[in-house]
Amino acid sequence: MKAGIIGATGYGGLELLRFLHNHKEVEEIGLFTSSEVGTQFSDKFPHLTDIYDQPLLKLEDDALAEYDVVFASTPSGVSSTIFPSLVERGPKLIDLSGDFRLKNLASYETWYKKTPAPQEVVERSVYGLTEWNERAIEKADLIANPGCYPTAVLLSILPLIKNRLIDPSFLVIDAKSGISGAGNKPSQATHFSEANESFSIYKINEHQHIPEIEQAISMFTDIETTITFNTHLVPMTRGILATSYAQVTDGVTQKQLVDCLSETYKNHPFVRVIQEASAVGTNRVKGSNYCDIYVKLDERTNRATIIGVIDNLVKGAAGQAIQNMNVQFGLPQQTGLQLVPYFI
Ligand SMILES: NC(=O)C1=CN([C@@H]2O[C@H](COP(=O)(O)OP(=O)(O)OC[C@H]3O[C@@H](n4cnc5c(N)ncnc54)[C@H](OP(=O)(O)O)[C@@H]3O)[C@@H](O)[C@H]2O)C=CC1
Ligand SMILES: CC(=O)N[C@@H](CCC(=O)OP(=O)(O)O)C(=O)O
Repeated sequence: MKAGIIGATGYGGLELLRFLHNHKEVEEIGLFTSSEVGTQFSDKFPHLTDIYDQPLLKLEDDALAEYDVVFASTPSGVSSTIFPSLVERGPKLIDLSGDFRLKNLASYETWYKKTPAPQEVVERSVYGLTEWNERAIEKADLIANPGCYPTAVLLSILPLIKNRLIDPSFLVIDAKSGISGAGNKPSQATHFSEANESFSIYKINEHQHIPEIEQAISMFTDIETTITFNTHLVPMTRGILATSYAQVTDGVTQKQLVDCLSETYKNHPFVRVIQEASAVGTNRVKGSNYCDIYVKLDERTNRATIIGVIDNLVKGAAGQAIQNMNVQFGLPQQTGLQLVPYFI
């Protein structure tokens, strides 16, 4: 299989390369750039010396059309201009940005402040939350890979909403991310001396993942709701820990909450239901495609604390994208993704 990566020089692109390199069905990887055509990849990234000495390729439809699968790991507003002309030309397309996730184009414009992709292309895209949309992903030629925060949040709360164990009308979600979530372009907020030894909140009540989470709750549970969702920057490189708080349906027990999660994911290799709070943490999933989830009922308030933990660059981006590629090509989901977490 031949795989092309648009945005190969970015953090998501580098992570795609790391996993595709170990994928037994992928024999060729094309690395595309918009800004550094001809630069030898290993000159830019010396850790890849003797491994990827090939030159970066120019972004052209005819060149991209030669691949079996093309990933776009580019800022929002880019794949919406590249994928529409490729969608009929053969390669399976997987977008890691938000350009094809929101079915309502006005909503995309409001939250991303960019021009949306053409309606007909957005309509044929399939939301790639693998554990919840496998049948549609199998047939999809264009995947909208979920956002990093939505992946951690949705995998942990969807089973409890769908089974009516929690009240979806008042969901409060508090999420924290490592700095690689912001990509490889430095900004004031990600400057070492300002991010290190600090913990800050950003995009208060304005995060672009709010409509994505609300849309997915509706898509997978048929329940319309609005959420309160906020995001924080943590001085670490990788990882997301998302904590959701919800009122539990009267009479529901801790055992029912845990059983619901365990039953939902019993055949899904990358979601682990964690039993001990002390085992919940970003270093337990770092570098791997796992999403760890944990739930604890507070019997005093009858509220549940529900936690989802991922590596933003893996299950939140490149890993889930390759998991979706595996489903599209009829391969076992774990192919190329069986790396254990770094832990330290
Ligand atoms: N970082 C994360 O944890 C996650 C990121 N995402 C999303 O995935 C996408 C990629 O993220 P990330 O890798 O962090 O971003 P980066 O900023 O690290 O990299 C993006 C890459 O896109 C390329 N690019 C920039 N502008 C253009 C353009 N106009 N045309 C073509 N290519 C362009 C650049 O490469 P070059 O200059 O070589 O073309 C750049 O290296 C984003 O949409 C992000 O929101 C999703 C989930 C998690
Ligand atoms: C830490 C950090 O800045 N994270 C980014 C995640 C961006 C992302 O993955 O969002 P889209 O794919 O929807 O563009 C953010 O919160 O915007």
